[in-house]
Amino acid sequence: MKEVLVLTTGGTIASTKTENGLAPGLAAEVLVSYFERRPGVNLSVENVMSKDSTNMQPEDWVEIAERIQAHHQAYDAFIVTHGTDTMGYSAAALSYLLYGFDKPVVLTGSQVPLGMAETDAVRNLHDSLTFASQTDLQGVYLVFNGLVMAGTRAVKTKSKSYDAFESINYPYIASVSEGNMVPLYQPEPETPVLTPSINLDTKVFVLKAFPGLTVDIFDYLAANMHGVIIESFGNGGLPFERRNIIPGVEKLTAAGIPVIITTQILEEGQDIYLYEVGKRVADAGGITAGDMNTEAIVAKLMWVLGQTRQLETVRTLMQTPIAHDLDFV
Ligand SMILES: NC(=O)C[C@H](N)C(=O)O
Repeated sequence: MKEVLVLTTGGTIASTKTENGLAPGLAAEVLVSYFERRPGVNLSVENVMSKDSTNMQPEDWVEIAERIQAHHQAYDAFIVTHGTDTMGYSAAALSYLLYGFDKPVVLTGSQVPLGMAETDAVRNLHDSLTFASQTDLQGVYLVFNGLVMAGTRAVKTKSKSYDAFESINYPYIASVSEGNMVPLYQPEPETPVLTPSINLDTKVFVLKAFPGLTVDIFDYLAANMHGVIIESFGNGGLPFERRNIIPGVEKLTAAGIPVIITTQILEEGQDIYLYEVGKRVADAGGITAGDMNTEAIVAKLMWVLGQTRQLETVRTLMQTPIAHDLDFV
């Protein structure tokens, strides 16, 4: 018998209409009643929290991870029902917080609440159960609209459609439909580089570059943050003419604050040395994040900084593939 634990956290999947708009309110026992019973699978349910995922913050990721760890022995697989708006962040965060976890953890949610006509929730529940109970894989995955994605690679790319999530810069792990799973990609094995840790340092900031950005914001960042992520242009470039941003990167680096450089472009990652506008960023100390997505970088940087603030170690860890988050830097 496969023992599967469903942990509910809120989201549209558990939402009902209120006078203030949709809000999570469905009891965990009601939510779990929508799963179809499968021979050889025993479902249990626990409510962890009842939040629109917009209200989810790093402390919530830790709470979910601790709940899963507390039940590690008793269950073969875990399904976490979750709001979609920040599910990509939570999936990445759980991938790090549960580093080395030897059972599958599957996040899912929906675009339309359970119980409403046209809901995608029932399908996503069934598919997540199919994957959770049939896969031999370990670690964190996101199941949505018939596709299984690595937890560190799933990004919400649509606000309304059923196919709301895409696996960015990484193959889909499997497709799932009507109780059947078709494996599509076997993730390459990773050698563990760290001992598992559940500490997060939340003093992290994401700065999106735009034409007209001025460098003075870096004074605030240097005084208040332990790590900064810059969503640069294209292949990793930042302006060095007129409103020159390079001294900002130098200032943070000199203060021992890691500056992680990612790109605003969703697909194909970056190549920071390709252009002068990127090479100057790297020379100033910018740490390239290759083809990682921002959701994963935010969670990974908090997790890495929770273990060390030593700049060179942070650089090495950020550029080390963990939970399939990175193919190149
Ligand atoms: N589809 C959803 O779940 C959206 C909702 N606002 C949430 O993230 O909780």
